[in-house]
Amino acid sequence: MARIIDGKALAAETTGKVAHHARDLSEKGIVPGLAVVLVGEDPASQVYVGAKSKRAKECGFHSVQHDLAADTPENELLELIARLNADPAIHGILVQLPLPEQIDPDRVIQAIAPKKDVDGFHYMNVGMVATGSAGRAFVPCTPAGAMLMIERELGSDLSGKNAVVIGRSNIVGKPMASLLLAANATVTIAHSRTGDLPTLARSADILVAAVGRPEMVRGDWIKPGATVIDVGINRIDAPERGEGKTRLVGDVAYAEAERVAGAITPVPGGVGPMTIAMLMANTLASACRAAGMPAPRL
Ligand SMILES: Nc1nc2c(c(=O)[nH]1)N[C@@H](CN(C=O)c1ccc(C(=O)N[C@@H](CCC(=O)O)C(=O)O)cc1)CN2
Repeated sequence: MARIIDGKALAAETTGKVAHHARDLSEKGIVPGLAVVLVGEDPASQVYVGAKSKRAKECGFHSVQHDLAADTPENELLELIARLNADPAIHGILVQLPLPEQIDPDRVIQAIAPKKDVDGFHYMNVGMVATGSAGRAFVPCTPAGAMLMIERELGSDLSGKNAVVIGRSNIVGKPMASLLLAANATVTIAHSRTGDLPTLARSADILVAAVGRPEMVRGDWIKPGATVIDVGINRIDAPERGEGKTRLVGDVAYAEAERVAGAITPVPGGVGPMTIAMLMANTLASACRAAGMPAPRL
C-alpha cells in the first residue's frame, strides 16, 4: 500500500513555521498584512476566504477581508485594488476566484502590484516562475504546496525522474511543470487532446493530476512505486450516504491507486490544505522583501 502524504499535517507544520517567523518579524516592528477580497456569495469561495482570513490571524498577521456584492462593477473592484496596492500595511492581496461574469479576472489580476501578488497569478510572477527564477517570484499556492510535498517525498533534486502533469491550466498545470523542470525532472504536460494518456501516465515516476475530472486516473495508469499528487477537488453525488448527499473525490481513483503507488496524496486532506499554508508563506515572504530582508526558507 502507498504511503499517504498527509497534507493537513504538512500544512499545519508549514503554518507553524510561518507563525514563528512572523513573531520574529513583529519584534522588529514588521507585521505581515494580507487583504483577501471576495466578490459575491459562492458558498465554496466563502469557506476558502474565511479560512484564509482566519489562518492569517492565527499566524499573527494583520488580516483584512473585503466582502463585495455579487453585482459590484469591475471599476469598483479595480479602485479597491489600487487602494490596497498603495497601503503600506498590506503586503499581500488576493482576489478569490472565480469572479462574477461582469468582471474580467485577467484585468483584475494584472491590476494587483506584482510585489503584493501572493497568489502568483500576475504575468510578472508567472514569467519569473516559467524562466526558473521562482526564488524571486510568488509561486501560485497550489503548485507550491504540491512541490513541497514532492520535495518531502523525493528530495529537492529530481534528476532522472519522469514527471507527467495531467492538466494545462495557468494556475496549476503550467506552473507545476515549470517547478518540476526547475528541480531537474523530465516533464511532460498532458491534456484532453493527448493520445493514449494511460500509457503516458504509466511512464511517470511523479504523476500530477490536475484536470478536474472525478477519479479519471485509474489504478492501471500508475507505475508501481510512483509518487501520485492529486490536485483535483470534485464534489460528486453519494447516494450511499443518503438522499442528496455528496462527497469529495480527487482526479485519481484513490482506492485503486493506493495499491500501486509508492506515495499518494488523499482528497480531502492532501494538496487542498497546502494551498492556504503556501498563501501564508507567500505573505510572510512579501513582508520580508518589503523590509529588504530575505524570505525565510520553510
Ligand atoms: N484567488 C484564488 N482563488 C482560488 C484559488 C487560489 O489559490 N487563489 N484556489 C481554489 C480554491 N482554494 C483556495 O482559494 C482552495 C481550495 C481547496 C482547499 C482545501 O483545503 N480543500 C479541502 C476540502 C475542502 C472542502 O471540504 O470543500 C481539501 O482538499 O482537503 C483550500 C483552498 C480556487 N480559487
